[in-house]
Amino acid sequence: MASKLQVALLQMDVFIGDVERNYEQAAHLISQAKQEQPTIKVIILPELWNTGFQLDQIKQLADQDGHRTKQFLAQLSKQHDVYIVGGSVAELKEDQVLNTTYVYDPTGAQIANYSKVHLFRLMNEEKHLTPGNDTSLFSVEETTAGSIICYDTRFPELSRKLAISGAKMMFVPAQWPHPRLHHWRTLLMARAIENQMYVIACNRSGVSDNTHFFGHSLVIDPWGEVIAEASEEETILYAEIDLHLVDDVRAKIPVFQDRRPEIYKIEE
Ligand SMILES: NC(=O)CCC(=O)C(=O)O
Repeated sequence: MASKLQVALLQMDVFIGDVERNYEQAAHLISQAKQEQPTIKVIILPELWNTGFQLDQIKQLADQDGHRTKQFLAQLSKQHDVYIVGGSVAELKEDQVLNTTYVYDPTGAQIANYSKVHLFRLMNEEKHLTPGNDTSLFSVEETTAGSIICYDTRFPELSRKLAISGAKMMFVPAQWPHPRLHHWRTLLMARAIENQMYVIACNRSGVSDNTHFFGHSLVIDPWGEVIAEASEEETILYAEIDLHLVDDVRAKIPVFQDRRPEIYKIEE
């Protein structure tokens, strides 16, 4: 099992409602990443990269059963011999729209899907989208990984569940805007420190409807150190993660052995 993994975070600008342009740009950035860093093993995209937050037209714009996105990710992951954590897309399922991540492996096979569990009222998600009800784990080069989406980061129980279920790295596609850069950095660092795992968080850049998305995609190690951080612009952020560090940190401070869930289990 390789302990080192090269990752690329595609911090793309998302053109609200312009689905064609967004697929083109995603394909372009995936090829660019592989060209610039041929050893890349994992690529991650941001949240709702197909449509942006064009929620008033989301039913017309969403990808029916994810067909187009699944074909797109299957083809590109195989062509470039990479895992792709496909950010998230608006997925039309029967009459409902979900905010869904698909994960593909280098053979072009789908290995996970996850729909955002916590909908973000400040951006009216709950009026237009349906929440998911499950968590999701998958394997990257024999290491267990999990993924959540953006606002889910504010709910530490979700990341904790992934860590307890074996995740050593967690992917976080996002569309997180100003003025909450401090929340973004602090919450992601906390999730990495408390769960002693890598956090690989890909935000979008650009402006939609007067909302300024600040980028600052992050790769944080299990000790809570930021090992890579992007600027505000559209860019590709590269990092190398060393999975041995997860075991080292967990051995040094054995948080998972020391937990006392019977004391703080919350009955609601
Ligand atoms: N797209 C989102 O879930 C945004 C979450 C966010 O901005 C926050 O402050 O939380």
